[in-house]
Parts: sequence; structure tokens; C-alpha cells
Amino acid sequence: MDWTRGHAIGHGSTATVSVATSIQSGDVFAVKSVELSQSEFLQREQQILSSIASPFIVSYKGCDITRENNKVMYNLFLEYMPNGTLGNAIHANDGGRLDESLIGNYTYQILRGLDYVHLKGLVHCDIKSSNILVGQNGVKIADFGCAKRVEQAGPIAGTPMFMAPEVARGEDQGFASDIWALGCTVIEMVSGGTPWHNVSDPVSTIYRVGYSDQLPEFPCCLSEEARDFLDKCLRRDPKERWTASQLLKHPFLVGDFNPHVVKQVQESNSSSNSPTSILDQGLWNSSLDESESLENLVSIPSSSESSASERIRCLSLLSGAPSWGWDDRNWITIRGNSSDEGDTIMDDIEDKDGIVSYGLGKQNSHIDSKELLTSLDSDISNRIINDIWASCKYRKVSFVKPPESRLISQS
Ligand SMILES: Nc1ncnc2c1ncn2[C@@H]1O[C@H](COP(=O)(O)OP(=O)(O)OP(=O)(O)O)[C@@H](O)[C@H]1O
Repeated sequence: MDWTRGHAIGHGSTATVSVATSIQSGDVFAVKSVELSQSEFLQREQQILSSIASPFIVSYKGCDITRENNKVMYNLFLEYMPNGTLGNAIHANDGGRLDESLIGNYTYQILRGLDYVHLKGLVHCDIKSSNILVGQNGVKIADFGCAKRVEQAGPIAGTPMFMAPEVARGEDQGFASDIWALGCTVIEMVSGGTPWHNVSDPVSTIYRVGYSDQLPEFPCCLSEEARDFLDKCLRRDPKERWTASQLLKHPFLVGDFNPHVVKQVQESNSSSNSPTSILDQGLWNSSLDESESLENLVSIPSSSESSASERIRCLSLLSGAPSWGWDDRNWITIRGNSSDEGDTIMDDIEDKDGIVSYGLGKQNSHIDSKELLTSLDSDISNRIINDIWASCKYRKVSFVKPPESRLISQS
């Protein structure tokens, strides 16, 4: 197919998404592109998307390779979703909360997509509001860059805030993990906030999700039905969680045509800052982060083909801003001198000799690899690094040694 690339409409950690137009038909679609040499994730997404088709999943329209500005690009063609992400819709809404019947309707549509994907033997692995796109008739699941076959072993993937406990512990990532993430997404829609409070960074999130006995806080303003729905999604034991097909019968969901809900979807979309047409170029462009441009991505070897130290060295080369969504003032001690910093989150290792403090940072962070590698003797720190590595899809984090004044206590 001959096509022309329009303006960029979104940046992810792995690719840039632009509007595109078919020269023959004039049809508008979205194109997700990355340099061919860094297209492993996108090609994996292409393989998965090309094998599925559902009205509740952003549809696949083909792929090709182009040469643009002396770069060889891999392009994945997708159905164009004009109204931005569900995350945009939540935050554009007054107070960040959506009406419960609208949430019931969106949740129904996401579940229909998840039920379909699970029946195909696939796990999405990264359900969250920013991976749900809003169209004229509701929402669809997007971004299958982390998806895998359920039986496929491999590193954990996804976003720490939305990870199920078994995923955070690196044990398993199956259908039930998507259901947990769906519960977290419902909390996002209800509260306008994140599922876990008082966690300032990915490491403490992974630790709390995986190794505490806590659940995300259920927002207070929920109906009994919504509370019960969340209870069925957010069980720490994955075997106790309801499946997508069980949940589809839950009374919280609004699945049938409902004029009240349709009106709200339209109002929500029109009040959202998300573009409502491809002509809203200025709006999209203003949200783009130059530091996340393709040029700033560094190709990093996978865990199977490199040592931890090599992968960390590559992480240290990252110059793009990792998109954790946390303020970079929120440093965390993942290991520390037990004497003066209070309890660190890693009680098990804080007494070990020769351990220095590290934090996680954004933008132009660097790693003092010698110090970090000294600390790699510990199985636990290795495990954390591997977990972070995997959860970051290899690109979103770098380690730094924070200035003393920026260390925070986790007690
Ligand atoms: N089909 C589409 N139609 C319209 N906009 C889209 C489409 N696909 C993606 N986008 C926009 O591009 C952004 C990035 O897309 P996507 O999440 O698929 O990229 P990614 O690199 O896989 O991101 P992530 O960092 O979540 O891994 C989305 O948040 C959304 O704003």
C-alpha cells in the first residue's frame, strides 16, 4: 500500500505513532513506527495483532518497511482511534473521575476484548488506561507490545503500578494477571488516581505489590456492585480471581445499548483535551516530548543474550527521559546504610557490607556502574534489577546514585 505519513499523535517507550493516509483510497489510519534495528517489540506486536480481530481491540491493517531521512523504518498500520487514550479522558474529566455507568460500560468493552484475547491463549500483560484507546463508539484495547502466549516463559512485562502480585514476584504472568490490571484500571477510572498510594517509585511499588499482603485501596465513592466487581478482580491469589468470562456476567457492567451511557461517552469525548479529529495537530504536537524521540532510544540486549552488568551498562547510556510518571525528586533508597536513613525497603540486604545507596531517576540519569556492580553479589539486588529491567521493557529506567540530600526514608 502507498501511504503518506502525517503528524505524530503519540509517543510510547518503543515507538512513535503518527496519522497516515492511504494514497489510493484516502483512508486514514495510524502508523506505529520505529527504526528497523530496534523493532523487535513492534514486530512481536505485529505477529500478535495480525492473528486476532475483535471489535474491542484496535485492529491491524498491515505493515511495511520504509526508508525515511536515511533511516530504515519498520511500520505497523493500525485502525486510527481519534479520541486519545482512556487515561486522557480520565484526566480531562472534572476531578479525574468518570461516572459509574460510563465506567461500567468501558469496563464491559475492555472485558470483551480481554475475554477474546484470553480465549485465543494470549495474555496482554500491560492493561492500563493509557493502553486503552477511545473511539466514536467506546473503547478498545491497544498496545500488544508486551503480549505473549500464556504458556510462553519469559521475563515479566508491564507497568509496576498495574502488576499483579505474582507478576511483581516474577513467578507467573497469566490471564489472571490481566484481570488484576483491569481492577487497577477501574480504580483509575473511579478515582482519577493511581491504584497504589504512597509509593514513590517502581522499586517500592514492585516490592509492595509483590511482597506485602495489601490490596490497592478501593475508592470510597463506589456502589456495592462496583465494590464487588473490584473484589473479584483484586484477589492476591490469582486462582481466586474471576475469569474474564465470569466477570462478563457481573451486574456492575453496562453492556447493552444504553442512551444515558452513549450520551456520556459523547460528552466525555467532547470535553476531553484529546484530539477529536486528525486536524487537531497542534494539540497533539504540544504533548510530545522531544527527549523521547527515536534518536534517543538505545538498543539494549535482552536478558537471554547478555549479563546483568552488560544490560546495566546499556541502561546507563540512555539519555531519553524514562516515562515512569513519578516526579524525579522522589528518590528511593533501594539499598542503604542502615544507620542513618531509617528502614529501607530491602530489610534483607541493608546490613550487608560495602553497600551503597542508589536511587531511580529520570532524564539524563547516569549510572555509577562500578558501585552498582559491587552490589550485584546479592541475589536480591540482582532479582530487583532483573524485575525492573523486565518491567521497563528494557528502556524506561536508569540507575543513579542520588545526592545524599535527596534520599528518602521508606519507614
Ligand atoms: N491506533 C491508534 N490511534 C490513535 N492513537 C494511537 C493509536 N495507537 C497509539 N496511539 C497513540 O500513541 C501512543 C503510544 O502508543 P503505544 O502505547 O501503542 O506505544 P508504545 O511504544 O507501545 O507505548 P508503551 O510506552 O505503552 O509501551 C498512545 O498512548 C496513543 O496516544
